[in-house]
Amino acid sequence: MKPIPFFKMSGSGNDFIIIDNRAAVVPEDRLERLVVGACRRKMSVGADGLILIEPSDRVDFRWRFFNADGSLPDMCGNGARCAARFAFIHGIADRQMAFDTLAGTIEATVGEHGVRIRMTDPARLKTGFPLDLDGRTVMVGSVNTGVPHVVTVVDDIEAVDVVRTGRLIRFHPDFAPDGTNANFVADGPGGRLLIRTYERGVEDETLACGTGNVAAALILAHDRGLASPVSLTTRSGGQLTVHFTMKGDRCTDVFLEGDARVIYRGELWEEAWLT
Ligand SMILES: N[C@H](CCC[C@H](N)C(=O)O)C(=O)O
Repeated sequence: MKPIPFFKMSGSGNDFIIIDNRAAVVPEDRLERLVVGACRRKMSVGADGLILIEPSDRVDFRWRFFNADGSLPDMCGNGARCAARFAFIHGIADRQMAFDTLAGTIEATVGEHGVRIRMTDPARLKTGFPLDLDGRTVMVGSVNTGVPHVVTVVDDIEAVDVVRTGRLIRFHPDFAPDGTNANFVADGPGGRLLIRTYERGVEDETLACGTGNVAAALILAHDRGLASPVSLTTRSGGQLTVHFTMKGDRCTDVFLEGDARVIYRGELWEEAWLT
């Protein structure tokens, strides 16, 4: 099988393998093996997710987004910024574009120093309810920003055991069967929020989670009456900005702004994912 060209890209430290699959270069019958194999750290390229760019007769392109474990979530905010810049670099779309995801159509604007995407309208925003975590009651909020998120506010972001507590939330029976992502937020300098995220489908802490940053911004804006935009600093030190209109529990015109960096361009050889 011919090696498959790809870009390795990063949105605030959330990293992705992106493949132009408009000519169907990826073997459909071994797709999950390719995703899981290529996303393995150390043994292969390593990534939090893999994105296939595919043709569309409606919008500039459609995508398939895979978590590192091969699961197929509806949306990925950091991945969407990277996919948009990938499409612009490859002449698949102009700076202003639209592409289809399982969560709906995403509009994107590729700037000189970052990408701005219009998120799908958030759903089921709920704040200030208790969650029993191993006998400990924690107050949380939840919202679907393309994928499900739970957000809890902590005093010290460094002190959080993101994997242990994140897993308790991720697999909590209240969010079965699909589970949820778990975000921990604290106040940072200059009115910024500090955020750490345990990501479903990566099953670990990631250095940033775009939809999680949006979830945290909306839940804290709702609880604290914060005005748009809300700025957040991710675990990598990356900066994300969330713009929104909020009326009661209804949020519209939600935009996520941040970086979309090309790390390198490569070729994926079969031995890098078949083993
Ligand atoms: N792992 C998430 C999808 C990717 C979300 C994240 N990488 C983002 O930037 O939004 C899930 O299965 O719900």
